Amino acid sequence: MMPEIFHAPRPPSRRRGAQGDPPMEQHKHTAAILGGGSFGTAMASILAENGHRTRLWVRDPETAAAINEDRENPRYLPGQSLPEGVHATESLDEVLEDADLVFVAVPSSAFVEVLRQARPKVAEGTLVVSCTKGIHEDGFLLMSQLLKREWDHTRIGVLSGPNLAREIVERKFTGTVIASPDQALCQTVQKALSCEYFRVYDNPDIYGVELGGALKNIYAVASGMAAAIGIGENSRSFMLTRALAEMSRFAVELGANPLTFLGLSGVGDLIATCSSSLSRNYRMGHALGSGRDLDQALEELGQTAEGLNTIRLVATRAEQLNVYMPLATALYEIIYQDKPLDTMIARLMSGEHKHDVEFSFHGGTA
Ligand SMILES: NC(=O)C1=CN([C@@H]2O[C@H](COP(=O)(O)OP(=O)(O)OC[C@H]3O[C@@H](n4cnc5c(N)ncnc54)[C@H](O)[C@@H]3O)[C@@H](O)[C@H]2O)C=CC1
Ligand SMILES: O=C(CO)COP(=O)(O)O
Repeated sequence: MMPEIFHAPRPPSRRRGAQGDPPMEQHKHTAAILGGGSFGTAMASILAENGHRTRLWVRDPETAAAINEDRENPRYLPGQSLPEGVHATESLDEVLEDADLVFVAVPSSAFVEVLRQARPKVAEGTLVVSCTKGIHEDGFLLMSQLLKREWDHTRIGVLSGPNLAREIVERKFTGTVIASPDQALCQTVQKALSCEYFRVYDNPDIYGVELGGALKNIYAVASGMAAAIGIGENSRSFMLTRALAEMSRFAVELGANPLTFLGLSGVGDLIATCSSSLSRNYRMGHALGSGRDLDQALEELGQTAEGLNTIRLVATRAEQLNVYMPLATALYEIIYQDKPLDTMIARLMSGEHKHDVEFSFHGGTA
């Protein structure tokens, strides 16, 4: 049993069959979570513990039954007991009925399809939060941009940060960011999600926060790969620091604020995802670095690893924009062009000499 100092105590509501008292002061929402994988389940867990009416949309009836009856999501979070208040269903109508707060937590590859399916059931002015950390193939669009296009009748925010799903359901102390230019939305989401183990910061730079979450997946793959080939701590710190430099450089070129990358959704998420085998992107990189091919690695993982697609899209975009991204470029070459693993080291150790730190709000460098 872990010492309680590292996580908040488990409330009575987590014990099977027992009812917990929700915190008294919060406004109670009717929350819908679209996507019953690891992260959707983690969000549902917090919302239900905070006393909100919480419905989780899952695709198959077996998962819904396991969540409702056994209080467990056996495929994505095995062994973790979920609060009584999480109600799972495969009916989109039921999940979205009267919902005033909607979280979208499906992989980026399914995002548009799910938005189109759900659109007629989402009321005007609903607060919608994307939890998805990916980039859409078509037009290099981020999820908030897809939401704006597909659900123009809603108010939009993005949640991103060092938020490994398993640690959230284990109630380990966690910080995150709600990003939106809509300050009232940020405040509402802060109140809805905050609890003794989950602290929510706000940031108006929705684009920067969202890009941080998507881009760090590239470096989590790189970090897993590097661990598999046995790089040392000097090399790992070197790689992560240069990763932060290149992701900020790229994001600033696209219009994000470089300071956002010093926050939880930038450096925070980079550290968490690049150092933990709980990260699916890290595990994917580790499998590739251990000699698996892409298909074998994907099959073994059995869950979403957004980084693979992001590497392809970002390497192509960086080339078009002439942004120097040696790590992303090397990963693209290794994964999609069959170049050897040491391409990553070779790219990092050669090429343009850069300043250690470059910051400019106007010149597009960081
Ligand atoms: N797991 C984590 O620790 C975190 C994940 N995220 C992000 O959340 C997003 C979702 O990731 P996870 O929940 O981890 O993925 P996952 O692989 O654990 O689960 C994906 C879920 O989406 C559902 N899904 C897939 N395609 C669908 C479709 N066409 N229609 C309806 N449902 C569909 C699956 O059935 C599954 O329930 C990703 O973009 C990820 O980067 C963000 C923060 C933390
Ligand atoms: O984004 C995450 C943690 O913040 C989860 O990362 P993975 O998708 O690599 O598991």
